[in-house]
Amino acid sequence: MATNSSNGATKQPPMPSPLRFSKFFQSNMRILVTGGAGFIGSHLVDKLMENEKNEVIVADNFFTGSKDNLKKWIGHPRFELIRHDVTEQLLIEVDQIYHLACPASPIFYKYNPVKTIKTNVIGTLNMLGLAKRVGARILLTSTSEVYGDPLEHPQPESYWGNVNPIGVRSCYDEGKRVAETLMFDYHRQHGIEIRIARIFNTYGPRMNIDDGRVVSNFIAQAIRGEPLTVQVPGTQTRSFCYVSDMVYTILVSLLSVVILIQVLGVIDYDHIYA
Ligand SMILES: O=c1ccn([C@@H]2O[C@H](COP(=O)(O)OP(=O)(O)O[C@H]3OC[C@@H](O)[C@H](O)[C@H]3O)[C@@H](O)[C@H]2O)c(=O)[nH]1
Repeated sequence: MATNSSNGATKQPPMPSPLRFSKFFQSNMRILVTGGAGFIGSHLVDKLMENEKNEVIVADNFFTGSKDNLKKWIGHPRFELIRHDVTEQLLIEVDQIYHLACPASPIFYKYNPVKTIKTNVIGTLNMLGLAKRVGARILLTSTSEVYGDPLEHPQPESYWGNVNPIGVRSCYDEGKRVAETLMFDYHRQHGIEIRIARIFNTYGPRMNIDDGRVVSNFIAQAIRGEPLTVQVPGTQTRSFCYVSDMVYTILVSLLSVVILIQVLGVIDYDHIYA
């Protein structure tokens, strides 16, 4: 199930600069990727850079991301890397925004929970402010954690979740829920073109060995010949998604008319285009 963009918009987005339509103006698509030095972000950047019409700007504070993930693009004329924390304003001109910036592994987002919630709330407000100012379409990477400890299995996008507002994961769960609310309110109130991708547990190359998530932990433990640690109660289930499938779906989501989509392990591509 997915939410379609035909509902709810009360106002057209502001027009970009008239220079954008000038025949002398460069026609490249200028794309901002926040968190572009991270695990999923850097794979997304690789894909965007494959298109010669794209100019890619990455904003990252390198808390969990690394310049190493982007080293093949550093110095490329269509690529720019900015050390920037999204909790601060960013005044640039772009056509599209992929807003990924936020630590996603529980051990990292719980390390500084106040910073995590600021990143989700103030960071998303700043990116929406930017989208409004320049008329850019914006995609937020949300999370399966918006369902909290779900009482429905599997969860459709229409399920509202079962979330603890004061738990140790709340900085992330509730932070992303507020971020989603902000996205929809900017859409309804200001006509901003939004997309939300609810990302489930993703794995693949460039995952940090110390990431702490179950797939990387199990692989690292297996390589070291250590026992695999299954945390209590041991009956948890997850839907896993390989990073290239994830990136493909994020890219298609921004271009499609569907506002809200879950990115699970098994991707129904026909459904994305619905
Ligand atoms: O070594 C481990 C690590 C984790 N686990 C368990 O495996 C399950 C998965 O845990 P992970 O740490 O991989 O991460 P989660 O699935 O809870 O959340 C993750 O997936 C969804 C994303 O949107 C989130 O950003 C991300 O944190 C949990 O139930 C956890 O208790 C183990 O049993 N052993």
